[in-house]
Amino acid sequence: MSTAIAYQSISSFVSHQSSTISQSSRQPLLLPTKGFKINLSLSYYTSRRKINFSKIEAIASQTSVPYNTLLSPSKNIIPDNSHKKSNEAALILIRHGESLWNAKNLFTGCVDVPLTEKGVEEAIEAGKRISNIPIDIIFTSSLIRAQMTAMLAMIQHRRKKVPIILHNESDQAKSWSQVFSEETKDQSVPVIPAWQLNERMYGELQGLNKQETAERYGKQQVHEWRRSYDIPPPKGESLEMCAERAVAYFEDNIEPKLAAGKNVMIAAHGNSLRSIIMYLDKLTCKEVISLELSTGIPLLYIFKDGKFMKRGSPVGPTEAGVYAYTKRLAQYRQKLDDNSEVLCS
Ligand SMILES: O=C(O)[C@@H](CO)OP(=O)(O)O
Repeated sequence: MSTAIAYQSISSFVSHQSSTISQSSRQPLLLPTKGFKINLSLSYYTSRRKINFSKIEAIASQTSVPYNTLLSPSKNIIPDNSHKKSNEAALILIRHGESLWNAKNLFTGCVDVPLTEKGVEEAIEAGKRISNIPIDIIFTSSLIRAQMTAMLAMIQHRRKKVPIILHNESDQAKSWSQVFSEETKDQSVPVIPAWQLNERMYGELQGLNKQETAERYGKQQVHEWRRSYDIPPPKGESLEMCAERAVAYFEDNIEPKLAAGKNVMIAAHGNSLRSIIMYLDKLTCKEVISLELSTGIPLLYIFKDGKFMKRGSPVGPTEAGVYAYTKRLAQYRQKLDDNSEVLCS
């Protein structure tokens, strides 16, 4: 998928949900792939990975995204171009903090609901946990609960760079949001919203209470709708269908950044992240059923030599284990410590 196509449906910061859903449902990628069944899923992912890694370089050199022109490499105390020679990068995944509909136990899907006060606190706490880990680019869904989470988390980061949302709007709107100071650009982190990272579309369950739905249709049925791999809820997306867009977006737009040494944070949703984790960890359709993600808990992966290494969830910014993962993370943190007065002022 080209960058242009990937971005074609990105709506504005507060997106109009109805348009997000109709755009999603128009995408051919959302249609279930014939023959992509339970017993084939692993080879599907394996083959996607093979294809993908062989084309990473090509994609990386072809991909031209707005932030490359908007935000130039840093010339700061911690040079962001230090990663250029490295074949290693950090990948942080965060499910958004608690939303108002999580709190009410309602099926949310693609409905654009903001965070609760608890969700805001969870996002801040998540930010503290990853505050010593480098972040060069942020990808979020187009939904405000993920974007709020990314922003609140970034405010805690010790590097104190400013996250800037890059809207995919008209050329005029783009030109109106240009930044004219190189120094300011250097102190910014691009934030790319992508509808492909949205929560799975929950169809006719959206807005219904989960408990009441289980009482009406039976626990087993509702569990299948919520956690099975290929059974969609009524008029909604199965995890398989969600993976078709989320994993494709990850492969086409995020992996090339990691391969180029950029440290990436993704703020998204329970199911779009489950599908991406299924891909990263090569989980089978059975294994993914029991994969549950808590709100506001960051997960760290190291991308090295074309492989993803799961590093769990940093429990705190000073957790020694996190910085033992790789020499580069330890060095980054050391630089933050050395420059803390300058960076944190
Ligand atoms: O309602 C939803 O959109 C999701 C995430 O909150 O629910 P589930 O736990 O069923 O994946």
